[in-house]
Amino acid sequence: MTDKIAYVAVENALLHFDNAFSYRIPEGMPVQAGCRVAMPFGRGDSKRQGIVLGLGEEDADDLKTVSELLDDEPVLNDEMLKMCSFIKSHCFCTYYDAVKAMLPAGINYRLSLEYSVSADLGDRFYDLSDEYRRIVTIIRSKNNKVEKHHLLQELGYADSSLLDQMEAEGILFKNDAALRRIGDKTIKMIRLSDDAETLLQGMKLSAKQESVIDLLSTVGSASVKEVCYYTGVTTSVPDTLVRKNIAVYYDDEVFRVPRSSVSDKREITLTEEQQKAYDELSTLYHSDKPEVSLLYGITGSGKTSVFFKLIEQASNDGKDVILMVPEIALTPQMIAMFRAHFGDKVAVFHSALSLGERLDEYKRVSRGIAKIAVGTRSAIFAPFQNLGLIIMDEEQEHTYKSESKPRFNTKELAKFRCSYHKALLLFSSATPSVETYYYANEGRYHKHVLTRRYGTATLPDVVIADMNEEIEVGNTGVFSNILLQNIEENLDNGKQSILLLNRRGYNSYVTCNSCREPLTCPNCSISLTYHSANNRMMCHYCGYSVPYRTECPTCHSHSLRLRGTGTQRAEVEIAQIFPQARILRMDTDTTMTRSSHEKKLTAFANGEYDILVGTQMVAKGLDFPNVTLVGVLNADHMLYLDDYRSYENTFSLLTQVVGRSGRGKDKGRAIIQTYTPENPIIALAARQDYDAFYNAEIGIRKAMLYPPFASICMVGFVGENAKQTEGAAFAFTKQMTQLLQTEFTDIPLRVLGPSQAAVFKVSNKYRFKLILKCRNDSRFREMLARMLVQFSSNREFGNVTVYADMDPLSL
Ligand SMILES: Nc1ncnc2c1ncn2[C@@H]1O[C@H](COP(=O)(O)OP(=O)(O)OP(=O)(O)O)[C@@H](O)[C@H]1O
Ligand SMILES: [Zn+2]
Repeated sequence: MTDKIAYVAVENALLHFDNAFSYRIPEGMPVQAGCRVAMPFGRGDSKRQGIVLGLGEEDADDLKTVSELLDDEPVLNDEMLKMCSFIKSHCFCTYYDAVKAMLPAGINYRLSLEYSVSADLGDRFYDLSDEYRRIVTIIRSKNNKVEKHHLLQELGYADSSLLDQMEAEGILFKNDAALRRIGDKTIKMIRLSDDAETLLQGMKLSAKQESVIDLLSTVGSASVKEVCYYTGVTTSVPDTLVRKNIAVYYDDEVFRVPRSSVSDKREITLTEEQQKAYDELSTLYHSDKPEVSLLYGITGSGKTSVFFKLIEQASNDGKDVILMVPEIALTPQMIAMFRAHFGDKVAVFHSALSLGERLDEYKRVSRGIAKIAVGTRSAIFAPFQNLGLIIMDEEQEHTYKSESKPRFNTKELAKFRCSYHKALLLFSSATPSVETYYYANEGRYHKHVLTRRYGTATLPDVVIADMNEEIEVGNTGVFSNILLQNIEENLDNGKQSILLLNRRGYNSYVTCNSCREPLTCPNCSISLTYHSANNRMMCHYCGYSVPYRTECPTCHSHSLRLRGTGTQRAEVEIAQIFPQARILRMDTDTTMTRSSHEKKLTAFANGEYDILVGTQMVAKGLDFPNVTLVGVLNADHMLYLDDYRSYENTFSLLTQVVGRSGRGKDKGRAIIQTYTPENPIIALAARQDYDAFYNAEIGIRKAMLYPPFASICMVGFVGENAKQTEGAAFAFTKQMTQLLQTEFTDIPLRVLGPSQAAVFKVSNKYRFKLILKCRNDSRFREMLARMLVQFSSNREFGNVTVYADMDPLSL
């Protein structure tokens, strides 16, 4: 006899047992592919959640049975299920890792749905049927809150249809309790409770608790992250205060994406050049083949206008659109424009949304109310059915690559979705990644070019300031004389300036003048940075911090000295030189609360500040017509990293930041300060000559066998014991070599390492890496997946985590 079978992937699987497991479906249970189910798993038959990958029929005599159907409708459709397998095979993760990335976090915790009795049931209770009264009584006897799974068990029900019926009749309430409990990405705020003063009388407090209470009494409220930053405590201290009712947690005001009230409803008339690009793209969009295009246009050429028109077109055709941006907080202007034109058809996805909001936006998309998804990485999973167009703005940005499990590359997923829907994929940039530009030149992608700035604007004039010459004339400060002159001129003329310094904190490092040792983090092999805002020395990797002192921990002489410059120091120094200037600093230390980016950028746009100092977050995408000066305080910082992409990243950053200048009617200038003015990358960026940069770079890539001529795969090994971790790395390499010499002799591969990772120790864990220059095809992935599965079941290295990262951000 044959039975109905569900092929199920389980939650919390390890790589070596992550398969589609067969389960019998009980008679009458309406299980569909893409639904989640609960079922017994493993030797102990503990209950697990799983997702149904597919259905079938076979003899089910020795199969276990699905115990509960968790979704009435599939949460993943056919395309998403296919994408799930795609992610598993391309990112070397489990099915559920992929499922979790695809679904909004809120949806993932439906298992702990709670039921309670409606407060205004009142006398209606006596009119209920016996069974209804029994249910109400049980729930009331348990504090009026019972988890769904327990309730069903107690009642002896197979599914929740009766409970849902009662909910529909207003007798019961269904509560996503877990939704609120999880709150991972929401910004947790803290303030003193109303009873704090009374409670604190006579209470003994630790020094750490006292410093937190001091801070809160002064500032009223702060994000927990800020509290930890300023007082140097871990989150356990605020936790304790909250437990003692001295303080309370609450969620920060919801990040509000500007609504249609913003009057940015300009009509756009494309220029001739923009129109040509648009026409070409429109033709591709209308073909019913999947296509990939690159819109390559200099900074300020109006790429946004071109793709705005395309989106308008798709929207008129009733097609769905995904517009990906590298960072949502830096694009308030663009989102305002989309809201103004498309109203509620726009859904916004980004990590600062609360879980509830994310779920709402997800539902608006899956129900077909929203047709345009704008957002960061997670927007690629917007559950559209009729996708016509995906756009990736600033396609070279690193934020499109996920750095945690699953380590997917949004570009690959965008290609997957566009080929599924026969849609157009459009990459847009003034400084495309070398790979993308190569494919566009080779004809693998289409290419559309904008060569001029919009209106009368032209590219800014760029001056390279040689900081060695400054030292020769006795200027040892952060600012060259020419930059100071230009800032002063801008202040006099009421023009705005942007200063880029790619290092946050006050200084870049602390060393001892006596023994010459730099001060490093005890948990990480990285030097500490002094922060003036909290007078502490901090680790930017693990968050460790100590109060600033002058005594060297190695030789105990009082000779610690601060060296180098970070954004905090630049802000202080510029304020000393120009006391009248209104200065805004933006880096991850100043913008920890959710809405602050947006508020600050709006204030800057409104002319409330003269100078914006910041890290790379001020370098890209911003469009302020009154900015006529850009200063790069130290261009050398990124150039000499040991990474094949450091030239590309430096060129891109410099060209982009220079491109913020002179976008309005006044001519712009930019000054790049460097100690190595002879470096060709700096000269090329000064000329904003992407093509020349590309021609030089592609030669190097070819000679060195780097992307696009090979793919890079990094196998990472992380463990608490350095020796054991190293052992695992070597054992892995040895086993892989054997596999390559026997079964996979056809694979072209170059193996580098294993060796220590660039930052060897992070949070007390040691890291090794193995670099594979490979061809990323199914054969290679089969080999690597086999290795990872084999290793995941290897007890000897049970304490070492092994993972593979395709196209890693840095080596
Ligand atoms: N056709 C148009 N009509 C009206 N304004 C336009 C048009 N094209 C561009 N602009 C304006 O020109 C400015 C620059 O355009 P936009 O920000 O789209 O450039 P971009 O190509 O995205 O530049 P970047 O790569 O530097 O971010 C904006 O203020 C934009 O509103
Ligand atoms: Zn650290």
